Amino acid sequence: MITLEGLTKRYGESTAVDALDLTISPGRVTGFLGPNGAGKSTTMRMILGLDRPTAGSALVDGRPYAQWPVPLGKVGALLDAKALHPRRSARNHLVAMARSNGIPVSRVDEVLRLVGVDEVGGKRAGAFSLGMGQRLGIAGALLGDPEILMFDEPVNGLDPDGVRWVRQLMRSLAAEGRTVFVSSHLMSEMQLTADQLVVIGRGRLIADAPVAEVIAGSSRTTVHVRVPERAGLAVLRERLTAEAEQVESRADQLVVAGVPAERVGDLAYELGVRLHELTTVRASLEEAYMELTADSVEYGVAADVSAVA
Ligand SMILES: Nc1ncnc2c1ncn2[C@@H]1O[C@H](COP(=O)(O)OP(=O)(O)OP(=O)(O)O)[C@@H](O)[C@H]1O
Repeated sequence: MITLEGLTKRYGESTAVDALDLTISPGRVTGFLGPNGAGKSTTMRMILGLDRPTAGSALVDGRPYAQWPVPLGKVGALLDAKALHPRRSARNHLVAMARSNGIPVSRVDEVLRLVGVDEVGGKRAGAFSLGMGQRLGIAGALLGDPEILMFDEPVNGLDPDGVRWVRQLMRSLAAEGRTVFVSSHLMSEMQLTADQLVVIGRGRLIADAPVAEVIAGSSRTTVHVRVPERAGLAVLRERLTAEAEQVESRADQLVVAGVPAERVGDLAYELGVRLHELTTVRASLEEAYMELTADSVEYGVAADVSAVA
């Protein structure tokens, strides 16, 4: 478990991470989302003791990471896939990591096989492609068989097969009861991989909820209801307008925002209105995320490309 209490990091005048209170629990994949510059990497670096908090604390199972006798056996992390000695072979890079943590060298070949780079283990790590480098980084994170795993943008540069492999790996690590904390900008991928989502913007917590709850909270989730009789449509529309955020008519259909399908069905029943369709059309995680972070995007771009010309 990772516990953040009032975690804050300031760089001069600017606040990168702003009083974060958060618990990241075992047995599930927690996605860590936020616009560029939101403070995700800084938070992960503070958890690993690579950056010192200005205020507050980041604890790993109740202690600062550095106080664990075998750090790689507690937390395995991939923060920057390029952070390795470019002339060292992939295997030697892992052997050096293993030795510094008292991990048997036999484990190196095991993790190289696990991530699918065993055949090129003798190659210079600096000559690895972006995707192979990511796999090697993941191998490093798995080396100490840790209870907690943190990945900063792990699918960056991976081909579709690799992306799927990372998804399955994370799901299986969480199913084994481990804590998996992963940052990503790929919403469709996070929708498939994560159980829980933590969203931050400008260093502050915006949401900490199960994926389904984040999506359900979006105003883009609507209920489509098809009514064959005109009179029935009008009656239902009037009743729904009183409690919905929005009701839109489209021929024999109403599109309702802010009222769940169960409630729409109950109202239709009470009013004696016959229905031919009652469907919830869920927002995508991307839509929900865009809505949540609309006020926190620091590095926005012109929506109209022609405005740049
Ligand atoms: N060493 C540093 N010195 C000064 N400012 C820094 C430093 N490291 C990060 N920052 C600033 O802190 C803020 C948070 O950066 P951080 O890299 O943690 O964001 P992020 O959410 O990981 O972004 P991205 O999605 O772009 O990777 C940014 O405004 C960044 O410019």
